[in-house]
Amino acid sequence: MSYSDYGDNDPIYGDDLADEDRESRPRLMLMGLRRSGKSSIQRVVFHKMTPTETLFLESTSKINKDNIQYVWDFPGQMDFFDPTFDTTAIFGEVGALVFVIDSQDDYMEALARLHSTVVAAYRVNPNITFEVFIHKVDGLSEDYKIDTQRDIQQTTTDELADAGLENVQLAFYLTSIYDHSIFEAFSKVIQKLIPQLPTLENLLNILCANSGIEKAFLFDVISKIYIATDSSPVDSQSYEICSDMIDVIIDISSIYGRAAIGAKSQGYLDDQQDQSDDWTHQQDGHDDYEDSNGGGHGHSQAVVSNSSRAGSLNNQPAQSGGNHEAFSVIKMGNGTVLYLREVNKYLALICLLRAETFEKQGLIDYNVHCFKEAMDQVFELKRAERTRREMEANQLLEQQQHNGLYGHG
Ligand SMILES: Nc1nc2c(ncn2[C@@H]2O[C@H](COP(=O)(O)OP(=O)(O)OP(=O)(O)O)[C@@H](O)[C@H]2O)c(=O)[nH]1
Repeated sequence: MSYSDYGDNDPIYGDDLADEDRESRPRLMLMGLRRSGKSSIQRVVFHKMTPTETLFLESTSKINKDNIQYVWDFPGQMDFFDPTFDTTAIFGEVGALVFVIDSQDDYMEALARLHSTVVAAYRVNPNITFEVFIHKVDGLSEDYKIDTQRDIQQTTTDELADAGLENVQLAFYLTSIYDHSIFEAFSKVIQKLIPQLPTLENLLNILCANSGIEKAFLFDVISKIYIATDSSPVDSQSYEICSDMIDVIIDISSIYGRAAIGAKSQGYLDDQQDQSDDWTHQQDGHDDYEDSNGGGHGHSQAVVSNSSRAGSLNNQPAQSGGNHEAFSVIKMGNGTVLYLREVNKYLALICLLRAETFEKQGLIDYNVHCFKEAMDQVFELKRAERTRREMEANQLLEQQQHNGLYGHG
C-alpha cells in the first residue's frame, strides 16, 4: 500500500465503514470536455501526482471510479444523450457534480456542454450540488481571470434562467493544479457533502472562542483538503500555510524519524531548505501517509517543535491501542503560531494563533483535548445510529419471517 492510499478506510468516518455506508457515501462526479483537466485534478488531489507528471496522462476512455475517495472521473467525450447512457443510474446517486472548464481554451463549447449536463442531471436528481471549476487559470492574468469568471457565470446563469431553471444553484471556483487553489476548491465542494458539517463548525467555533485561536482547520492529512473550519472567513494564505505545515511535519518526521520527534526536537527552517517544488514519494509498505518534500512554504525563521506518540503523521506504523497523538508547533518570525494536533488516523486539527495567546498553552491543549472527545462523540453517534438501523432491520426481518410462518400454518 502506498502512503497515498486510504485502504478500505474512510478519512471521515473511520476504519469500520459498513458496506452499506461505503455504498451510500456521497459521490462526486468530475465532468467536462476532453483535456479540460479532470484526470489531472483527481490524480493531483487524491493520488499525490505532481502537476508536471499530468502532462503525460492519457485520455480517459471509460468511467474511472475511484472508490476509495468516491470520485468518478468521466471521459470527456462521453455523450449522455446516447440512449445507452443510463442517466438515472449515473446522476441518481451523485452528491456533487464538478464540471471542469479549460479557461485557456475557447470555452463556448464547454458552456453549451455544461448547460446540457446541468439540465439532464437536475431532471434526474434535483439534490445534486453543481460546482464549476474554471480551470488552468495559472496561465491567465489577474484581470483576465476575473473577467473570465464573470463571463462564464453570467452566460451560464442566463441560459439556465431561459430554460426555466433559475432555481438551480451553481458555485464557481478559479482553479489550477499548480497551486493550492484546486485543494481549496475541493475542500469547499466536499464540505457541502458532509452531513455533520454544522456540528463540526460549531465545535471549531467554540474551540476558537475559548482558546483565543484566530483560525482553525480540520484537515484530511492525505489529500490536504480541509473538511471543516470555524465560521470566520477563510483567507487563502491561512489555508496555504496550514496545508504547508502538513508537508513540513511529514518531511521532518520522515527525515528524523519518530524517535527524534518524540524527544521534542527544535530547529530552524528557512527558505533555502525549500528550493524544490517537486514532491517525491517513498513507500515502506506500512504507513498510510505519503511523504512529500517541498511544497512552497516560503516563511522564513520558524521554530519547530514536535512531539508524536504513535503518530501516523510520521513514517512509523501506528502502535496498537489507537493512540494517535501527533502534535507539532511552529512559531513563525511574524509572531504567529501554527499548532497541529492529530485528531484521528486521518484528520488533523491545525490552528493559527498569536504568540501571546500561545503562552496559555495548557488551556489550549485542554480545549483541544475536549474538542477531540466531542469529535469522537459525533462520529460515535453516527455508528450508534447505524447499529440501531441494523437492529431495526433485523427485527423487521424476523417479524416478517414469523408472520410468514403463521401465514403458512
Ligand atoms: N496549465 C495547466 N494545465 C493543466 C492543468 N490541469 C491539467 N492540465 C493539463 O491539461 C492536459 C489534459 O489533462 P487531463 O487530466 O488528461 O484532461 P481530462 O479532462 O482528464 O481529459 P480526458 O481524459 O480526455 O477527458 C494535461 O496535459 C495536463 O497537464 C492546470 O491546472 N493548468
